[in-house]
Amino acid sequence: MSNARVTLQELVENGHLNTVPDDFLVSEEDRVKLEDGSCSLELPVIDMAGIEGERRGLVVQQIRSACKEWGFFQVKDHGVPLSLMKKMQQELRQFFDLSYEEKSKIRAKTVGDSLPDEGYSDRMSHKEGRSSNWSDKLRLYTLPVSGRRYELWPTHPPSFRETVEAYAEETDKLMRRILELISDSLELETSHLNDYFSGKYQQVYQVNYYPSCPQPDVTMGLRKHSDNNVLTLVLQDGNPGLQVRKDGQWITVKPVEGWFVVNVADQIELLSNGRYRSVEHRVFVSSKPRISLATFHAPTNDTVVGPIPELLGPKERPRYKACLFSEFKESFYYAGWAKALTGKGHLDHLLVV
Ligand SMILES: O=C(O)CCC(=O)C(=O)O
Ligand SMILES: [Fe+2]
Repeated sequence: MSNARVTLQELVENGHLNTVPDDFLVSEEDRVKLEDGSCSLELPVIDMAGIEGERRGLVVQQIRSACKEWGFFQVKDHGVPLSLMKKMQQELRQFFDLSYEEKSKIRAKTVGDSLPDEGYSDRMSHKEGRSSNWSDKLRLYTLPVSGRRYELWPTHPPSFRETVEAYAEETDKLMRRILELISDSLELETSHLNDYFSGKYQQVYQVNYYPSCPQPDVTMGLRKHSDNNVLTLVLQDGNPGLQVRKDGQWITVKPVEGWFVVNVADQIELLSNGRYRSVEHRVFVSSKPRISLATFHAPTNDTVVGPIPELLGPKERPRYKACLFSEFKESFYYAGWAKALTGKGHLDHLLVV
């Protein structure tokens, strides 16, 4: 689309898109069907209250089964204050309600063929043969603090920066606690996974804005994919959209105020030698706009990622080759995300056959 210099939200709100343009169409088999999400299965819910005490054993068991069976779960009583979660959501709504001109002050620049990495941008293809997702995004590098580019952070509402800083700190603590539980569930030392990453993570804060859609059944907010990082924490608004693949069926994740969705991402699959799988998920759209905030907890680029030696032995050979996280990301983007999300194809070349 040559007029793709404005975001999708702007095109929709100005009445320029009454049908879904070709770039956004998904194949028949990737469309949301009525029966998807109608199944009564629900994601496991893990109550994190009291995990330093008597409940730990039970919670570790629940985490093990959630990671094995689903690769996804929801957490409640996780320690991040509800007031902060609500403030974050409210300020994000305020940001997306600003005029296009105001939001564009932090518009990300497209570099060559690549979709922009940081700042406010659309997800429309600027190149022949590539597909678009029915969403815009705001992406910021929030941790480590030294990697922040404040010039790309919204300045409206005025408290936004302070709220993101508090949110980054709280969610980082939560992810580390979840990684301790996952280490326990793999029968490793509690600190094993955090030590593996030398206690250093990159946190990426990604807001997905899914504008109202005139034909929700022919497109996708985000096509099916797995996340390339370690763990992802999703804060949803009240509108459903996220679907998780479970035994070949697509299950819709019910939004519940105060809960987070946690998903096991590719690095846990690699490190656990495939015991835990990073699971495909996707997002459908509707006539109502939706906002989600995905916080990605990722290794630093120079981390070698591959099966943890302590999990291997004469009976268990490595199923994946090790590589640098920076190389992993390159193949991830090469395999698909930037063109059209294509599920998990990017992991295939690391498989030891
Ligand atoms: O919008 C959502 O609920 C999920 C977003 C997601 O999968 C992602 O940002 O990778
Ligand atoms: Fe995702």
